Amino acid sequence: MANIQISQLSKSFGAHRVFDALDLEIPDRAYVCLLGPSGCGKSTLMRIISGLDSDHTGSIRFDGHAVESLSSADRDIGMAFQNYALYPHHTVEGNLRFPLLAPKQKGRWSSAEMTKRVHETADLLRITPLLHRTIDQLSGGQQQRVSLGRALIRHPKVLLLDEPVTHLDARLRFSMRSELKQIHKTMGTTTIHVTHDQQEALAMADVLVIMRNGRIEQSGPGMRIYRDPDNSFVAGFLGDAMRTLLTIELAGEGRARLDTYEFALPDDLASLVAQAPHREITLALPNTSFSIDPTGPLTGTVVAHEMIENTQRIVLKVAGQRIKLLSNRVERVKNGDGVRIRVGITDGMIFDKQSGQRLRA
Ligand SMILES: Nc1ncnc2c1ncn2[C@@H]1O[C@H](COP(=O)(O)OP(=O)(O)OP(=O)(O)O)[C@@H](O)[C@H]1O
Repeated sequence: MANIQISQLSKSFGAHRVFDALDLEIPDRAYVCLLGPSGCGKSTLMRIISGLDSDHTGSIRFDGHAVESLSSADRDIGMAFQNYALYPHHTVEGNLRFPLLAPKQKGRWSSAEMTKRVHETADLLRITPLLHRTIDQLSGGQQQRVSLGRALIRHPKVLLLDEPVTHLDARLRFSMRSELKQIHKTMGTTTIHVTHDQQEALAMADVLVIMRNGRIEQSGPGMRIYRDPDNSFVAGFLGDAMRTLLTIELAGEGRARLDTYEFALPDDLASLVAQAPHREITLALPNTSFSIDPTGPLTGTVVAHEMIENTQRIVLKVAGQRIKLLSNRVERVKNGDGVRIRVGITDGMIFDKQSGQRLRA
């Protein structure tokens, strides 16, 4: 197992700079999720760690040893990327055995040891009954497990998983996630898992790394980041389903304005706005802060609505901004309806609008 240290990493594709002096440390045995919007550099970072990309500057160390001069095969890593890359006409057993037969591995395992590894790995992933089937006779979920088995069979120091469960249906995705966590618990391999799914990252990561435009916006335990985001991007991206971010204007003396509605900020926020560098701030509120009320001070238009179990989710447009209301009470609304909205400002967080930085006590 290994800790991974990335220092001063820079990488460009032509004139497009993806990373500029990026630093990241991944602790030994951690399960790390890289989370960020499309194009932020997640897959490029995985390719660099794996050794598939060598056209960059900076240093990559596994347990303090520089690996830049090592090829992928010599880095002691297992990789499972989203297109599986299995041999479709070979059996599951043949695909699992393949990494043990690589030229660099010659003489490392006897035939009996290889067979033992294949069976241990198949047991771990619960694919033993499939060993003699060819890949093209398997479901997507089974193929994904074989792909994972192939990544694990050499007991690598580091496991790199790029969107490993993205293409599975919801039920399989859920069970594969817990299998992955169980395997990680059993083997303790330092694992880096790329995803753009917030719920998946929160459910799986010991360490969550949130990226945007080739930079790390925040890293640490997922729930801690969720509750205590450093900036408005992280607050919005990680809390998309649960939080609304609104631009409001400060009106002096602890008061603020949203459209025509002027209101007093609660004491905890009022004391913070004194240090706000600009008049515009971003206020983040739980989606449960909003309710439809004929006497409410704000006017909005229903843009979308749905029921999720016993909860109603209504998206409203208010003065060009979106409010995502969550309610246990079922409101009879349809798209395009004009409604009045009440806001309860509790558990709010505020951010400077321009820099996005959190204003803290
Ligand atoms: N081979 C390439 N040539 C040119 N630009 C590339 C190449 N590969 C990636 N890029 C660019 O580098 C940036 C980072 O891409 P990358 O694939 O790492 O993002 P990502 O976060 O993995 O995105 P996604 O979630 O969509 O897979 C993007 O702007 C992308 O367009």
